[in-house]
Amino acid sequence: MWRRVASLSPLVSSSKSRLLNQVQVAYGFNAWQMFSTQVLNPAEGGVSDSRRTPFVTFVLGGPGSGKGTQCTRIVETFGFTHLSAGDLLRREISSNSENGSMILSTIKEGKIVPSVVTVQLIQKAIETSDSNRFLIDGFPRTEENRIAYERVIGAEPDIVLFFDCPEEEMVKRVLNRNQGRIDDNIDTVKERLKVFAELNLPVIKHYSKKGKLYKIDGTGSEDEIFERVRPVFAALRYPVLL
Ligand SMILES: Nc1ncnc2c1ncn2[C@@H]1O[C@H](COP(=O)(O)OP(=O)(O)O)[C@@H](O)[C@H]1O
Ligand SMILES: Nc1ccn([C@H]2C[C@H](O)[C@@H](COP(=O)(O)OP(=O)(O)O)O2)c(=O)n1
Ligand SMILES: [Mg+2]
Repeated sequence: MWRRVASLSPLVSSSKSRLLNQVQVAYGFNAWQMFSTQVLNPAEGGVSDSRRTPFVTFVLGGPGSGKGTQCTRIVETFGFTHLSAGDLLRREISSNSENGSMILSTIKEGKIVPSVVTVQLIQKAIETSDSNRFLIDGFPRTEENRIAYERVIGAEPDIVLFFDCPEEEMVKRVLNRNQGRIDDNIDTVKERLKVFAELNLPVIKHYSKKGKLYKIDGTGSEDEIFERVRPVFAALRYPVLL
């Protein structure tokens, strides 16, 4: 199903995209699927599915487990496009969008922004990118996030990385992060850790059951951790860039 979505995205105008989203809301099914099967038959001159199918990796782990740091390394070595859910949400706050103040207060409290907002930002980022391999960092953080993504995008991730790190180490890293983030303080971190254990671990368990999870020991130096990550991507086959 993802193949069709991926093939379609670069070919539709944003007005068509909006129309499809409206159809989806109105009829409760994935309109991308309906449209793409109509227009993207390679035999009729559409773009070959296999060449445009994006490879999607979800990157999960508690706050401070090293997701962003390792994503940067994966981008450098394997040419992925990094989409950080947290960065997309912070950009919404900075751009004074209509959801900005709600996102700000949610992040400040260490809670999770409603899925409809986050999934839409991720969808837009994927659709406006030419890339065919994505790291989606810090998403999905809840089962609700996961289900909303799968419904809207119409596909599951190819693989999921989970950086496993002791709480004590995560707290230390977050409090030393020094990026001026409003949520990098001890009270918010405690709440984020609670939310991680209650809401994100079930997502990790879900992908483990599906055989998609790569659990990486998130302790040690950045280099040591990357040497645990490298073989995951080195062994994979993903689509050739067009
Ligand atoms: N292996 C590591 N050892 C020590 N500090 C690290 C390590 N990996 C990342 N950091 C630092 O810890 C902080 C949190 O890392 P980050 O990649 O932002 O984690 P996350 O995205 O999971 O919250 C950053 O300041 C980063 O530079
Ligand atoms: N899927 C997501 C991702 C992030 N958020 C919010 C709540 C998170 O505590 C903040 C910060 O996320 P971010 O991934 O940047 O945080 P860490 O890198 O794990 O420290 O954003 C969300 O509500 N939903
Ligand atoms: Mg991060």
